[in-house]
Amino acid sequence: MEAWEKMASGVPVSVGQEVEICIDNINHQGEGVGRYRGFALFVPYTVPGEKILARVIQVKKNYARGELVEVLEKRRERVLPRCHNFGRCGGCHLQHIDYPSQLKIKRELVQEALRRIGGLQDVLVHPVIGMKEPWYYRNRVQLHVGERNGELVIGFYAPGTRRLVEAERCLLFPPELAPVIERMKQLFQHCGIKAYRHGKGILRHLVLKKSRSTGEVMLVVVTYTNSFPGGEMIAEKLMAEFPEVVSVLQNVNRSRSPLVLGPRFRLIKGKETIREKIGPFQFLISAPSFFQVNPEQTEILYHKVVEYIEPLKPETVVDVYCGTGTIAIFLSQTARKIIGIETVAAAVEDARVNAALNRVHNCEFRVGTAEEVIPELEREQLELQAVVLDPPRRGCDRRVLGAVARLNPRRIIYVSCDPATLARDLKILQELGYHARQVQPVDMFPHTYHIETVAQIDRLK
Ligand SMILES: C[S@@+](CC[C@H](N)C(=O)[O-])C[C@H]1O[C@@H](n2cnc3c(N)ncnc32)[C@H](O)[C@@H]1O
Repeated sequence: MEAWEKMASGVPVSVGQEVEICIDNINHQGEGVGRYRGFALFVPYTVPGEKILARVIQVKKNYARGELVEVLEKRRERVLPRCHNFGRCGGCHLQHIDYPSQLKIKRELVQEALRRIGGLQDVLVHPVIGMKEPWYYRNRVQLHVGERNGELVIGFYAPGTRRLVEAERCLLFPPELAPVIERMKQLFQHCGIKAYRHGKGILRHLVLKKSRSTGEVMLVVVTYTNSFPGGEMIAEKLMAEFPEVVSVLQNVNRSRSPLVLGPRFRLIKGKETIREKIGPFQFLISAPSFFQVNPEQTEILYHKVVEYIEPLKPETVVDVYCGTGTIAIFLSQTARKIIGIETVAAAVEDARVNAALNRVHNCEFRVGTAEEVIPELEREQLELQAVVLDPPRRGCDRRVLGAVARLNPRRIIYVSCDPATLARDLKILQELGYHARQVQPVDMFPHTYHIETVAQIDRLK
């Protein structure tokens, strides 16, 4: 915004200006929110209650963004971030705030979304269930490959850029993966394999998955090209040097979209899957299928789903967006029959294998979108007591919510990783005769602004 436009519109700040503000709260992207002459200013890496000096870096019509210059009055919740890359890599947003305070902030974010977006004032939001040791919790890490001064760089993108920050000492993923990543880099360089850029080179990303319970590791090398010269030799060496690496795949991604994985996978060496244990159940994880990233908290999350459904003593439950069948299998001792719905065919294959692996015989899985399959259930005039919804971040399509309401379950359990889309969908469900009774947030993503929730929603009549 030009200076004259700013004057005309009454915006009281301009780019480069330094202003003193107090931070009132944290927004859904983990930034501190303060006001300068009534005008909202978002400043990352700040703490509610702090007085700070901020430099304005962007001005929009209704708000501005700033960077922290100095903390003028520090709060006791401020701690020294543990990671030397905090603030540079963009993966963590809240490491500068002590963990109990992060949990309080996340609860407030859920309450605020329900009030502001959902118009819901009376929903009970429980305190967030946090982790005892909130580090090294991720079982999946996604890295980008680039080059600097002719050398390969493997890491995360700095916030809002394509500048790579090396990932070797990330405190969120298992430390045992760091030497594997380093060795992959050496082997790629040794084979003359370059990062893909402007039609040259081949390497784009790496995806690593590690099972918490068995220690097994899967490596996925994402390339632009179909060919991956030296791929077999590299996989062989990695598996010989790191016995925990049991699966190496190539994924081809030629698209320009920000999605890391393309549609085609090729097994280079080892197994197609790794094995994970959550609670009493075992699950096979394949490369294309979704699996929750924090296994320790996933167990708590799934037990919550069971706890909310158990009192109904249900005959039939539908698990919509079922992925590899994890929630359905967790419900196998609670309901007589569970029907899972999932759009990714490979995930449904995994779900069937997982059910067999756990000797679970009362789960049926259907491939298709929720939009297509739920109307099928309507036509079958299925009597069911509960529906579980666990959609991606974008939430549920309005048609899905309408069709779920027509199935007329007594209770809907909504598992969400985005309080904003949860709140929007709860509002729609309210219009359809369903009211949210309680929401349990579970911290699956410590030190980031992300938060997972399980909501219990009951039919009003
Ligand atoms: C957040 S994951 C949940 C998976 C599973 N419940 C779990 O806990 O691992 C969402 C899942 O929904 C699937 N999905 C996305 N859009 C869908 C749609 N329109 N219909 C059915 N499934 C969909 C994705 O493939 C993914 O497996």
